Amino acid sequence: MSDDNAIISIRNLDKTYASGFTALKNINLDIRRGELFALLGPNGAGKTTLIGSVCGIVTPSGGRIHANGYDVVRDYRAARSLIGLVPQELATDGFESVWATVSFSRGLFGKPPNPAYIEQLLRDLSLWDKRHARIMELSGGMKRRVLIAKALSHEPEILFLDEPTAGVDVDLRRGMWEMVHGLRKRGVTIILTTHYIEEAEDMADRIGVINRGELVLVEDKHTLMAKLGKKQLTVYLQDPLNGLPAALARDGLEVSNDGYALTWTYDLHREHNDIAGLMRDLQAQGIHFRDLHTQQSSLEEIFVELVKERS
Ligand SMILES: Nc1ncnc2c1ncn2[C@@H]1O[C@H](COP(=O)(O)OP(=O)(O)OP(=O)(O)O)[C@@H](O)[C@H]1O
Repeated sequence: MSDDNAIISIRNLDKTYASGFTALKNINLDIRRGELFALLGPNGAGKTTLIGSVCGIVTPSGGRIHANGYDVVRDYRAARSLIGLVPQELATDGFESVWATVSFSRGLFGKPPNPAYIEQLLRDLSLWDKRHARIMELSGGMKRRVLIAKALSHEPEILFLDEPTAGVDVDLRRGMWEMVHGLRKRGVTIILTTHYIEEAEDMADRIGVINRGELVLVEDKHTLMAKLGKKQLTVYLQDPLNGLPAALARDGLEVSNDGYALTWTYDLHREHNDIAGLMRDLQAQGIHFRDLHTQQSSLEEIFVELVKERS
């Protein structure tokens, strides 16, 4: 199925490494122009291999990838110039200054120098004061920001962020997400992998889940949470129950061990979550409650269930 609005289209992508290990199996995916797509998966699932394939770092064993119509293998330069990649690891010359490294990156993509743009980029990333510092003199968080500056140096339309906030402190994380929001507003398409699933829950338009080299799910975030999410209602009782009265019995309703709470777990997309009905039945049974609490499953819980089911 192809999406007319796709900026990246991946068809039947396979990757088997020289070791014989198959890291990607028949991946089909369209990334929509301007969206923020979060790619989730456990360690070793194939996220970095997938990103590397789109960016021309990993050579696919089979299948096709297009970025804005350019085949990423045959039209490598044209495709790559559209893409910024923030990798997990810093592999840059530690002796170079921040300014030189970032300006050089821009040149690598054949873009004419634009000192005003580089200055703004370094200012946005709070690196301006460090522009003359050598990379090796920077803190880990600053080095990360240099990676982002390099990835954005040639004004790409597509940005891949591979675990951008792993091992990064809270302030820097917040700063990074502000920057990501700013890029999105300017129409940059963003593909992100993260182990902090709450970040994907906050920011992503769509979620893809990859497990053991297979793309097991691609879904609009809200649809996913409504489809697979569960809601739990807890009713705290004034007096304990000795087991669940037959008149209250319904799917997913349980009494706590101490008898002081009833918990009702139901799927968000089902119709049977008739809370008013439960309240009426409680009243009819003369059961009084002192408090109510509802909780909805997070994307993290949904993700853990998904990956558990399939492994
Ligand atoms: N060059 C390589 N040769 C052989 N196997 C590799 C190579 N690179 C990666 N792999 C294997 O491919 C699988 C997918 O790795 P990949 O780095 O894509 O996973 P990931 O989802 O990004 O993991 P993480 O979340 O840990 O970064 C892993 O089992 C890994 O060991």
